[in-house]
Amino acid sequence: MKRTPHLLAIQSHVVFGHAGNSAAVFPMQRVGVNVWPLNTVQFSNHTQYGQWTGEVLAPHHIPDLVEGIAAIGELGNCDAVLSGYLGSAAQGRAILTGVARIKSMNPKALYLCDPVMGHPEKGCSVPAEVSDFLLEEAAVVADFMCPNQLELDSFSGRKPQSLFDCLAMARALLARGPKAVLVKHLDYPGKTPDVFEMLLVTAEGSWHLQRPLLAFPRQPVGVGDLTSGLFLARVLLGDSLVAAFEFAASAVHEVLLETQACASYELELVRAQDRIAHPRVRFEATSISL
Ligand SMILES: Nc1ncnc2c1ncn2[C@@H]1O[C@H](COP(=O)(O)OP(=O)(O)O)[C@@H](O)[C@H]1O
Ligand SMILES: Cc1ncc(COP(=O)(O)O)c(C=O)c1O
Ligand SMILES: [Mg+2]
Repeated sequence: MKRTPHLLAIQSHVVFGHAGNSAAVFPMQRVGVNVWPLNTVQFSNHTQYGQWTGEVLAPHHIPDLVEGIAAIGELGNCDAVLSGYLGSAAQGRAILTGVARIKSMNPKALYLCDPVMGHPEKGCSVPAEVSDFLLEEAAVVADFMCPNQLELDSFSGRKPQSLFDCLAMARALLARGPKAVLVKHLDYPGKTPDVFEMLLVTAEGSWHLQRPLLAFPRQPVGVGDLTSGLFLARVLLGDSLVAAFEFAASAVHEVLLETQACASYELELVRAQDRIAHPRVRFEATSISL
């Protein structure tokens, strides 16, 4: 029997609704991965509501919890680490300490860094020390980076002029060390308005994917966290990087369709669970080059 992969997911938890681990853990479990959620914050709800209660985890708890798993002899079973929203650069460094410890026990373990920087127009952004940390320190260690367009712009220090420029920016990030860069959301001058576009860039090549852009009265939150979580889950389950990219895009689209049909602001993950596991429509990535 094939072993079920184990994944340590280090990101935020919300009591109500879906963002961070609260968006990614159940879908990753639903597709067949054992998830170890380590919650960097516990908030009542995601921050786009403009108000919340709760607490941020002190950075030293992260290596401490990792050591607790080592102490019961389970750390070597960790196949991958996923990190998302960081409250501070110190929290990011604590995650890298945990990643190094896991890689020392299991050199094949993978690290996916979702460099969450928020959307300034959604009222969410991170301190400059966090974006510097993500580019200077996390990108060097991460096996996979999954920025959206704003995060890619921040890494590049500029906005793209075209699709090929987005590709060049993603390749520049790849050159910092990751095996793959998945751009979860593209935006560039001349982009077709009703299409949602993504990119995957690896040492082997680059792939572009399109899916319909759905209309929402308020942009749903947690879509990025869901995308990176499902991508990593499918890689662990044995998909090629391109197949995992296509799967993540297709499953996320199913969730958005269900969410739209329910006129819900929060992602309808429970209702969409069978569609997550078996997306009805498969979007195919096409190879592109500069
Ligand atoms: N197919 C779609 N139709 C409409 N909006 C979408 C679609 N896919 C993603 N979005 C929204 O587009 C924005 C950008 O997505 P992305 O950058 O992947 O994620 P996030 O901002 O959640 O990290 C998000 O606000 C997300 O809710
Ligand atoms: C607590 C928390 N975690 C994570 C996120 C990131 O969500 P997204 O996947 O939309 O970038 C947000 C966004 O508001 C948030 O409030
Ligand atoms: Mg995001």
